[in-house]
Amino acid sequence: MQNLIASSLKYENGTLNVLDQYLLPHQQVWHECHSVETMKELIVSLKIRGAPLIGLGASLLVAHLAEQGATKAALGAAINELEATRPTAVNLMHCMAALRKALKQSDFVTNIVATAERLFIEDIELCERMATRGAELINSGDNILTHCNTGALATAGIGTALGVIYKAQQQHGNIHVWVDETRPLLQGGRLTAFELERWQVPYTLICDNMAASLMAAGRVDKIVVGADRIAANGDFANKVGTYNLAVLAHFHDIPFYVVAPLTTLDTQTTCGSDIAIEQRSSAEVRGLSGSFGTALWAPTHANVYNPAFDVTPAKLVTAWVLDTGVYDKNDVESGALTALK
Ligand SMILES: CSC[C@H]1O[C@H](OP(=O)(O)O)[C@H](O)[C@@H]1O
Repeated sequence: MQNLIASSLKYENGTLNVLDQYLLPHQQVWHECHSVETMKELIVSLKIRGAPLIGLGASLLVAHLAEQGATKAALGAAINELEATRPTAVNLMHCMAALRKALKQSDFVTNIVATAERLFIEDIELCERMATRGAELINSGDNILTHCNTGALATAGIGTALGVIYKAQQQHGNIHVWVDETRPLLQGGRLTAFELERWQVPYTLICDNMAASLMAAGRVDKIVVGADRIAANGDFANKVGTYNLAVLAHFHDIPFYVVAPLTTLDTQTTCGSDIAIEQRSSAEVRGLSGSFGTALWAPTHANVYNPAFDVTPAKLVTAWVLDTGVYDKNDVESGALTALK
């Protein structure tokens, strides 16, 4: 397999490495990964995260195992186990389905490697196309609010929603970003802030509960978020807290854009209520530990509700920005969106 390098995932000279996103921004630790068990742990613990990146990391591992001589049965089992690690993001299922198809070929090793390479390289190109299309929606001087992390750390390219922001900043030079810290795992405060500093994009970090008053004060011009799965009717799942923003945006008449590759559109899922929402551990809400130290704030045995995602109905979305184009509610209702698949 050829060398493939992204911000938080790299395959170089036969070695697969994953940047530990749980330890960012204060520690940059790469984990070597050559087994299904290791990749499963990296995915479940969100050391590797982001809908597109999870699928790419799993794909590179399967291709590596194939080149190492794993049997068809072992590769099939690896695909199944990796696919089951996180149920909401459809990109993982898309990648594993492509590998299953390659596995059926007689020269399955060659096909699996070629598929993993194609998926990785395609993602870089998809990010560029989404960013270019989405940046056309951004005006000079816009204050954009974003949630979670949807940048280069979560993809093989420049990102989905954050890629739009990068491209808009390149074009206008005077974009400002409100960054939702994104409880409980702080993907915004830790990862998006880290990325925007690297790209020298002006930003202000806020707690998630501060977005409403900013909108009421007229200080948010647009909201741009990513997606983990878009249903056939345009409803979509994204990091928990996204629905809050969509409702607030609707109330305050603020444009609300979702940015994702076409592969995130799952026409087999009829509507948002059919999307499986990953439930995560209570410990994440009770307190955190990592490179940022340990802070346990809730009672040890507090009951916790910790869905990783929530669902935003299509009626609250201004436009869906895909690598294939920008689509509005009319496109969704007319079937133009699902006709793309
Ligand atoms: C381009 S990443 C899309 C999506 O993935 C993130 O979830 P997680 O951090 O749990 O992997 C978040 O929902 C992003 O919007």
